[in-house]
Order: sequence, then C-alpha cells, then structure tokens
Amino acid sequence: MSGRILPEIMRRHLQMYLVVGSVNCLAEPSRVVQEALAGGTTMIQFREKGRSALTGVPMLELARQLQDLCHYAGIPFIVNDDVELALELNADGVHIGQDDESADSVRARIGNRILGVSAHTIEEARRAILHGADYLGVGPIYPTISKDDAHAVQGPAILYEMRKAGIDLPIVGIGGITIDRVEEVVVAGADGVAVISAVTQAEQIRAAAEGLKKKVVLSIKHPGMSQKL
Ligand SMILES: Cc1ncc(COP(=O)(O)OP(=O)(O)O)c(N)n1
Ligand SMILES: Cc1nc(C(=O)O)sc1CCOP(=O)(O)O
Ligand SMILES: [Mg+2]
Repeated sequence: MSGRILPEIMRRHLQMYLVVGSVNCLAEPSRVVQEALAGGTTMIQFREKGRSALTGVPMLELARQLQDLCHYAGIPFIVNDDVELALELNADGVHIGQDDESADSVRARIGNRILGVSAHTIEEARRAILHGADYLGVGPIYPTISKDDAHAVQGPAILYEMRKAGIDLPIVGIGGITIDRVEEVVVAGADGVAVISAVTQAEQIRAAAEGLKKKVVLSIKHPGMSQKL
C-alpha cells in the first residue's frame, strides 16, 4: 500500500466484516470463507482464538489459505492481535484491542497497513485516533456468544454517543449483530457490521453474508426502508 487507507475506502470495507477462526466454524473454515466471500463480504479478520484454537504450523497454514481467498476476492485480510503473524504473512492489516499492544506501537511496526482498534468509550476512541487507527471496532452492541471476555453490552447508544462527540473515523459495530439488528446499528452511526456467528453458524453462509451486506447498504442509503424487506 502506498499510503494510509482513505476513510471512504475504509468505510466500504467495513460494510460486511467477517471475523473468523476455526473455532467458530460449523463447516470447514476455508469453505465458510469462500461462501462468505461469494455473498459479498467486504473484509475478513483472522481471529484464531479460544480453547481449541489451532497453533503453530496448522494455524499458519489456515491463515495462508484464508489470506489467498481474500486476495483472489480483492478484499483486505486482517489479523487479530498477532502483529508478528501479520508481518510474516504480509497481511493487509491488524486489529487490536485495549488489552493488546498499544496502538501507537503497532502503527510504528505495521507502516501503512490497516490498523483497527477496539474502543468502548469516547476516551478510548479519541486515543486510538491519536495513535493512528484507521477504524474503530465498537461493541459489544448486543449480547454475544462468541467472546467469553466481552465487555458489558453497550447497545447502539454508544455509537450515537461517539458520533455526537465528533468522532468521525470509520466505525464498525460488533457483538451479537444479526440481520434484524443491522439497520439500528447503521442508523446509530456505524459504517458496517462485524460478525462471527451470524455468518459462521448459518446454514446458508452465502445467503447470510449477502443478506447482511444488502441490509447495510440499504440502511446507509435509505434509513427506514430495510424494515420493509
Ligand atoms: C472489528 C473488531 N472489533 C472488536 C474486536 C475485539 O477485539 P479485542 O477487544 O482485542 O478482543 P479479541 O477479539 O482479541 O478477543 C475485534 N476482534 N474485531
Ligand atoms: C470478537 C468480538 N469482539 C467484541 C467486542 O465487543 O469487542 S464482540 C465479539 C464477538 C462477535 O461475535 P458475534 O457476532 O457472534 O456476536
Ligand atoms: Mg485483541
């Protein structure tokens, strides 16, 4: 990448952001990602975390497989937490939280790659922006089954509050987001939705991703209309 990603391009990548690891998938992870990409997923985060998470060579092989799929689909491949892994893979970016390495230090290591930072408060959001974040992950908006150590549920109100406080960096909402909740999340101020279970646990993965993406786009263009779908 020749320079930092432009906010308007970042916003488009955030529309239907799939966060995925082998632990979350009912089907084979590469199949899940293939189907999700076919359904119009706009960015993927590799998050290999949890009790039965892969490590070592199998983890690396899976990461490479998913990265290749993203490459062919022309969408960014982001690594959760592990800056070393992101650099080794030459990934498009990294997502870090408040308990991970500090954002300014990660920015210095990854150059112009995409940097996503989790923020739960306006103060955390402001600090992340100062430290070079390209987007904020804000949640959990609703109760989630996919993260054991999630913070307290914030509701869409946190998105309104951040926008009202003048935070204009691209934001993705995360945590318990289902198709029925998309419009509320977008209307509250998010540029898109980051999901695990709504896609990885779906019987029809492609249709699930497609439905979420369509609803995000419709909610951005015509707030209020998507309820009629
Ligand atoms: C898009 C997005 N938003 C938030 C998170 C959560 O990051 P973090 O708080 O570091 O928790 P872990 O995912 O590392 O358990 C995320 N991964 N992605
Ligand atoms: C990875 C993650 N981070 C969260 C946060 O609040 O920061 S919630 C979450 C899990 C999202 O999974 P699902 O879509 O299945 O609820
Ligand atoms: Mg983290």
